[in-house]
Amino acid sequence: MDSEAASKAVLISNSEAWQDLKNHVTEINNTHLRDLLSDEERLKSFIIEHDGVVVDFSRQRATKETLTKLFSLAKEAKLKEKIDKLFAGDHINATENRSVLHVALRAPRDVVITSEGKNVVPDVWNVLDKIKVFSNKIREGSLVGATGKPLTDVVAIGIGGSFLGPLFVHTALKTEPKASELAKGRKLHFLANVDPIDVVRALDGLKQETTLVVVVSKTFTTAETMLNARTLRTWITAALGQGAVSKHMVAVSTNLKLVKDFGINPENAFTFWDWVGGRYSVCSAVGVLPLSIQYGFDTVNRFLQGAWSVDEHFRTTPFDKNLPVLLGLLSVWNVTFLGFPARAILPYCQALEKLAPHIQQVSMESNGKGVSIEGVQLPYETGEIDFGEPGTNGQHSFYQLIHQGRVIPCDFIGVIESQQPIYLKGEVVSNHDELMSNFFAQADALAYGKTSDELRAEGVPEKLIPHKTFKGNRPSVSILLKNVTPFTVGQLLAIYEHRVAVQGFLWGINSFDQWGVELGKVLASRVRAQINASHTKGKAVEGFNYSTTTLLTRYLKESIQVMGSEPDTIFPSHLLEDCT
Ligand SMILES: O=P(O)(O)OC[C@H]1O[C@H](O)[C@H](O)[C@@H](O)[C@@H]1O
Repeated sequence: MDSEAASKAVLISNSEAWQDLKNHVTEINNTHLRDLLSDEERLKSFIIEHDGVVVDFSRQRATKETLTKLFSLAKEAKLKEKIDKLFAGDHINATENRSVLHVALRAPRDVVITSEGKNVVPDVWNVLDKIKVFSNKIREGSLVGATGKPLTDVVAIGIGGSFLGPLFVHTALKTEPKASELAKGRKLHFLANVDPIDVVRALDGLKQETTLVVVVSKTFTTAETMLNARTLRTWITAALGQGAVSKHMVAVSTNLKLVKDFGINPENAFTFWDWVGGRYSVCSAVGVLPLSIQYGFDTVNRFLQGAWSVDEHFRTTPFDKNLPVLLGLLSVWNVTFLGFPARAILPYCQALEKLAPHIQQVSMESNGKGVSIEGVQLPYETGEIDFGEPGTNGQHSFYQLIHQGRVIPCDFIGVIESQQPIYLKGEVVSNHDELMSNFFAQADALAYGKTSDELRAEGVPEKLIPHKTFKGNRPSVSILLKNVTPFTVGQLLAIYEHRVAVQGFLWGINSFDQWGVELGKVLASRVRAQINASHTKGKAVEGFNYSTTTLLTRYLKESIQVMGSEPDTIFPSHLLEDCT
């Protein structure tokens, strides 16, 4: 951006609303959550519900006044207009000149959502209908492999957004009673890492003649995915011959030309569009194809409906009752104004164990930016450091730091009905109650803490009092779901997706590009070229700094001893045994 444009660009941090929030921080810093949690009037407006999802914001370090100030900031940031632009298909991904329309992926057939003047919903449904037909055929065994056997295993190859979302949803549905019944006799496997160890692990126990490989890549150029795709093509053809590719490999991509060039039958290609960002693509064929083969299309359609329920809520609900908006505003409050750069995602539900890794990409790739959407260097940090694990496991691992070390705002996610209830006669509570006791307890432990007076009253020795004191005043959000079903998984996904967008809209950044991942890819190409030149022509390492030259030379010297200087195909032989 030139200096004239830069001077015209008004950063949100120059606004009065921003300054007002900054001034408000001292007041909040002098308030303890113990006091905020005793203000009943405040509590009533801090628990919000939409379509069965209850979100409790009462343990946020915020008052009603804080919210009012955040709403003013939202106005200043033109949040409403930006949300409307998203749904209207405006090119809000300005650096790539694209619409951002993942909401169209879950829109009912009769809804109209346009990009460049064209209603995209019929295109979405054409692909969904094609997936329904295809997945039914695989599931009922009318579409079979090269030797006539049913395709009972699917290996989905993909990385980043072409992996994490589908893995999250698959993990969430695996033990859901109806979904698991529908998946009987089938297995879904993922291959993401280019590490050959991941290949061997993904193929463990699989036979080529009963395996369908789904290559998932928006661009169909991602180095890791394409090498894994070629590796699995070799695995298939070694057993079944070249002709088997068309029966054992299908693709999901926006780049149908490259899919064809790879040798996949274009009829077995399931497309999506450049207005679907990779990390927002689980509701496209990226997730819908493998998940429909595993669980049936109707199950996946309920997942889409759950997401759409939140999309509608997000688009139409006033901000003071709007779950993604409130969550997004409060995250900005925590990160930017209170100065808490991290956030822990803590589901008290094993089925949601892959929520944190998925949201890590959605959030950190979207909002980890250094300049405004106009290209102006930001005087404030954006994004947050997301991490998480299922709650009780985390309690025995990193919660110590959250209780007595740094302040890390937490998302506690609890579920009322377990997918798999267990109760042992004679036990005080059911196994799920035991889990949920922790969900309720942790949020209060963080908020209230424990004072030295309380410890003294319990007779704790004086020298241990500093060690056993909990200052409390540590913020969290509690999200309570009725159950974990395809529908509620869709709701949860959309809540997080829109929350991330709200944060980006407030910070004034482009949450929908990811230029920061490019540099590493370019440098990897140089290293790849060097390794090849050294292996095949004996070329010495050159053009790198001292550090890289030293380690790369060491690596090449020893790896050439393993592979030879003109390597032939190497494939773990046990993967090729007994394959037909
Ligand atoms: O789906 P693909 O084109 O293979 O891309 C896979 C991933 O590649 C890159 O690393 C991007 O940063 C991710 O956003 C993307 O999800």
